[in-house]
Amino acid sequence: MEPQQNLSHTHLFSAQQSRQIDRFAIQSLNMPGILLMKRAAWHAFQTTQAFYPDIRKLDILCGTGNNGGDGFALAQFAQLQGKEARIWLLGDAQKIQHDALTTFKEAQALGIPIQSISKYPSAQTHHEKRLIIDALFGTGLDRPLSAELQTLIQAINEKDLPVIALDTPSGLDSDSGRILGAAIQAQHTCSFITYKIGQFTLHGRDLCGQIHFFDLGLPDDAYRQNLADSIGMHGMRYWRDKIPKPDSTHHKGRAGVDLLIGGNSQMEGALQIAASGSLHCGAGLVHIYSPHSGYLRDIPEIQCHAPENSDLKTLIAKADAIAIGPGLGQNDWARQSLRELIENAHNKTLILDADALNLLAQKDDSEIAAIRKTLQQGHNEWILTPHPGEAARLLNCSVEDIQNDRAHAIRQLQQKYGGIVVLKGNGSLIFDGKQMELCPDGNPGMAVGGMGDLLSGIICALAAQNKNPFTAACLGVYLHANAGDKAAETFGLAGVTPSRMLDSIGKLLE
Ligand SMILES: NC(=O)C1=CN([C@@H]2O[C@H](COP(=O)(O)OP(=O)(O)OC[C@H]3O[C@@H](n4cnc5c(N)ncnc54)[C@H](OP(=O)(O)O)[C@@H]3O)[C@@H](O)[C@H]2O)[C@@H](O)CC1
Ligand SMILES: Nc1ncnc2c1ncn2[C@@H]1O[C@H](COP(=O)(O)OP(=O)(O)O)[C@@H](O)[C@H]1O
Ligand SMILES: [K+]
Repeated sequence: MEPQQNLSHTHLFSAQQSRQIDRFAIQSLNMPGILLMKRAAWHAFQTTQAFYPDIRKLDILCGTGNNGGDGFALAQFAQLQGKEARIWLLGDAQKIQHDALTTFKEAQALGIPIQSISKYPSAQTHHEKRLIIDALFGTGLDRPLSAELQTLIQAINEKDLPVIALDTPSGLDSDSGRILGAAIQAQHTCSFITYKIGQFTLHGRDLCGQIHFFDLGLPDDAYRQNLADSIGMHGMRYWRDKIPKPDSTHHKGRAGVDLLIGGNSQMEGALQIAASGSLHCGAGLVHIYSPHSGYLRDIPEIQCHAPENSDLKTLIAKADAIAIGPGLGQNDWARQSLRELIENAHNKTLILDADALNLLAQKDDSEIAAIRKTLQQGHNEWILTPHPGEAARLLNCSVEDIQNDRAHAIRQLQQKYGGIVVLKGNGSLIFDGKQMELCPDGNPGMAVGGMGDLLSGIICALAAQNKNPFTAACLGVYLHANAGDKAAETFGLAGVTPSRMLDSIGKLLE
């Protein structure tokens, strides 16, 4: 995904921020709320025509808030274009107010049938195909759905009719991507004014289907005040353009020296994948430090060092960036290597992954504080790359706690451990204590052994070549996810493997 570079297209906002942006546009920029609602409905109607031009009958399921208001307005556009629109109302019509009341009354005046959703046929009784418009709840959904509403939503999902959700699928928490009891499964979602965080994390991507974004004409000024706590989604090109391109004076010393530590017994493959990732990402020199490095002599580009004949301190001194973790294990050698790295690194970027994170998770608060101090005194930066399981160990909580609010979890991780945190998974997040970025790319085919090792190697190579570790982490995550998407295109989801992604990484960097 390569969004355009205006603020609305490159940031994700919470439900509360979305409301503040709406309010700012209406109150400070004098954009009438009703105009925004009509624009939203018009774009959504155009979306119905773009994807389902032949469906004549629209079932528009509306709540009593402004999301329902969008639905009442869409019903009018549909009716005026000769479609058969029916409104199915959830809740008491007396509750409808303001702009939604205006569009409700207009729909009534046009003679559009409005019935209670309790009368909505539970089974498909019509032969002619119908399109469902989900305008039950948008950003105003603020609590779990009752058992009755959950049953209703499940029944809608079981109809097997195409669904276009307005703003966000009803039942999806716009902030976290959680399902609040039950949620509409949409094929398309028309997101208005803001991209919502929950659309790109946890269940959001699956429930939204294809997302179509409409800023409704709001200028950048409407978003600026809410940027502080927003999440960036700048796309791969943005981060790639931040790194200098190699020119003809390029030489291997300038392309960065990587050191990768790991590859303990039975886990040599992990370090091999990480090293291949570094090599394919333009690393000038890749050194590995592993107790079983003999197997890597097959890859002539990699310089292998074993503990019995190499001094780790010397290797650390030569490297620009050092990744520790792929296949590291947790034995004495692993612990000793992590300790030596922390004590001897100066002006380096360290990437901690896998068992290096598990070892870190075993430390108490005072030990963590001491490590952070040592790293700081040595002018080092570290990048921690946990998957949700490792993140749970680092925060001493459950994986569910992490996944239920990933943005909150990454803030807690960064606060506890400092540096830059990459919280991997669907909608990987990158946070340095100030800026947060979400990468919407990648696919479930990437949930395969070795994928995280590849990412460590990629980030290590980029960090060795760049002064800015946050850029290295963001670009690394995007490159990795896009290489995964390319592999999925060629080989199918089941055919995605780290080795099959290597060849596209270099191309994606150009
Ligand atoms: N100018 C603008 O502002 C624009 C806004 N736009 C649109 O407005 C949407 C936001 O509208 P909104 O704030 O009115 O909230 P909305 O999503 O309709 O939900 C509120 C309703 O849901 C109800 N409710 C909540 N949770 C519930 C639960 N668990 N179970 C049951 N009921 C529950 C709640 O009821 P109550 O809490 O009062 O009982 C209330 O009735 C936004 O997503 C976008 O589509 C666009 O038109 C662009 C311009
Ligand atoms: N469903 C998904 N969508 C997008 N990316 C995914 C998905 N599942 C896994 N990934 C990515 O694949 C990588 C898996 O890393 P990790 O769990 O550490 O793997 P391993 O430990 O097997 O090397 C992460 O970068 C993660 O973001
Ligand atoms: K909705």
